[in-house]
This record gives sequence, structure tokens and C-alpha cells, in this order.
Amino acid sequence: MIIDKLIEKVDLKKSHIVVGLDPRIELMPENFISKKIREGASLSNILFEFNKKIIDSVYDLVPAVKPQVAYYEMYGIEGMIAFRDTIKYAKEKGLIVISDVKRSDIGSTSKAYSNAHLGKVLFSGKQVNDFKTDAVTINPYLGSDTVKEFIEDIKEDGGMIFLLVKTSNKSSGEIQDRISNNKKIYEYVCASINSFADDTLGKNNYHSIGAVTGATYSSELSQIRKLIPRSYLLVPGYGAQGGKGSDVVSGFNKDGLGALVNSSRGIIYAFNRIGKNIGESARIAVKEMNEDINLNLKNVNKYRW
Ligand SMILES: O=c1ccn([C@@H]2O[C@H](COP(=O)(O)O)[C@@H](O)[C@H]2O)c(=O)[nH]1
Repeated sequence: MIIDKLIEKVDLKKSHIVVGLDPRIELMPENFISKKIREGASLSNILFEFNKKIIDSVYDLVPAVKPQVAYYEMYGIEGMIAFRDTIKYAKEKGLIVISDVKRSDIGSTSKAYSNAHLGKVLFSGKQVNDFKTDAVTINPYLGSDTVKEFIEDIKEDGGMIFLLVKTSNKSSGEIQDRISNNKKIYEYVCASINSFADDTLGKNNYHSIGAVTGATYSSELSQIRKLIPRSYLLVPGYGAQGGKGSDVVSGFNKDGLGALVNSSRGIIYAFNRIGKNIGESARIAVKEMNEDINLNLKNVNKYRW
């Protein structure tokens, strides 16, 4: 099961970090782009090579990466080729890949999304779902029938899903924090996560249905931790959105596990701050982030190693 492989890698690398792979041409160093253009590289190759530099520099330090599909879709077919190649390469380097696709739709269409990212699609005997990954993010606000389609696939194939619970953006409370029958809307999502989780418990006592909860809402993170104790939390919002190590510790359990903290811009564009090349800067930024999180976990007696 991916949840157990993930925990194995967390332990091996002593890291709770997910590196976000959100490539944007206009944020890449100019000399990198112009060299690639001179060499005749395609757009997909430029995007992939940028990600490859990051992956090659951090794969031994972190358990997982998270490509956000929007940064590939925006570049059309070329972007999606880079998305496919990035997933494949990251897996080859032993990383868990969480595709941030935030999918869901009516049941039959959810099934198609699930097939695309977690299942198996065959044509003429050949597997054609190029974007097959380890885990995906899901928007649960369409209701349980949409989520169940993904759960069928993870039960069959061992993958993971992370349901949006309390997102990191400024206005996430407009709907997610609304109260109905004395409960916030996101608390209903937590209850549904517990009810979906049957038969997905791994050997480390965490199940395969996780939740996305932003580092920018530390007290909600702490509450959500208690509401869904056996779920892994995917925690974006560290770094560029202002989240710090001290904000994310409430997302961890006493066993020192239970949360994966994502940073995208703070790592992949760290060359702006650190001044070394793309890869070296990303590596330094990951080491700093790891230290920050692990030190804060030690301070609250949740350091595992
Ligand atoms: O609530 C959410 C859900 C997803 N995200 C995604 O995480 C990264 C964050 O990037 P940074 O550059 O570290 O801010 C990005 O892909 C978002 O789409 C999130 O931020 N909040």
C-alpha cells in the first residue's frame, strides 16, 4: 500500500517534506531558458529538465513530490508531456508522487478521472493512462458518490487520496467554515473521511484516505488532526504562503507521523534567495525546511527519530 511505502520513506529520509513541482517558465532563470532554446529543446523538455534538476537534487532528502497539474495544463500538450515524464522520473528516483489534480464530478466521470490517475486503462492490450500516479487530491464537496469511485481504485491498487478539508487560501472559510447543525462544513468532510476509511488501514495504523489542510490555519489543523486521527494530512502553505515549522506541528500525531508538509515556490525557486544554481539552492532550501520542521517537532515531543 502506498501509505506504508510513504511512511517507510519518511522514516528512511527523516523528512516530512513534499516538494511541490509547479514549473513556470517566467520564474525560471533566464540563462537556463536561453541555453535550452539554443539547444533546440521543446517546451515539454524545458519543463521536464527544470523538474529533473530539482528531483536530482532532493530525492535523497524527501519522501515525496507533488506536481500541481495546473502548471502543466497551462502549457497545453507540451505541458502534459512534461507532467507524464515528471511522474515517471520521480517514481524512478524512489519518490512517492502526489498529483495535485483536485478532481471529482458525477460518479461516472469521477470513475474516468480515477481511471486516469489511479487505475488502469487499456487499449489494444496496452496501458494508456499516462498520468498514473501514487496519490491524488480530490474535491469532496460534490458528495460521497463522487469520492467512492476513487476509493474503489485505491482499494484495488493500493493508492491514496487526499480530500480537500480546510484549504490554505484566504477565503477558504467562506464555504468550508460555514456552520450547519452546529458543525462546520469541513467537519462533515472529516466525518466522511472516517466513514470511507474501512478496509484501507495500512500496517502503520494510517489509512489511505488523507486530507488537505493548510499550514495557514494552524488551530484548524490541530482540530482536524484530532477529528481524523488515522488520516495522513497533506499540509500546503509552508514558505511562500507564510506557514512556518511552528504552525505545522499541530498536524502531527504523538508518534511523530501523520503530516506531509508541502512547499513549492519556496524550494523550486530558492535560487532567487540563496543565489546558487537551481538544484543546489533547492537542496539547501529543503535542508533548512527539514531542520525547521524537525526542530519544532522536537520542541513539542513529536520528533520520531
Ligand atoms: O489548500 C491548498 C491546496 C493546495 N495547494 C497547492 O499547494 C501548492 C502550494 O504552493 P506554494 O508555492 O508552496 O505556495 C500549490 O501547488 C497549490 O496549488 C495550496 O497551496 N493550498
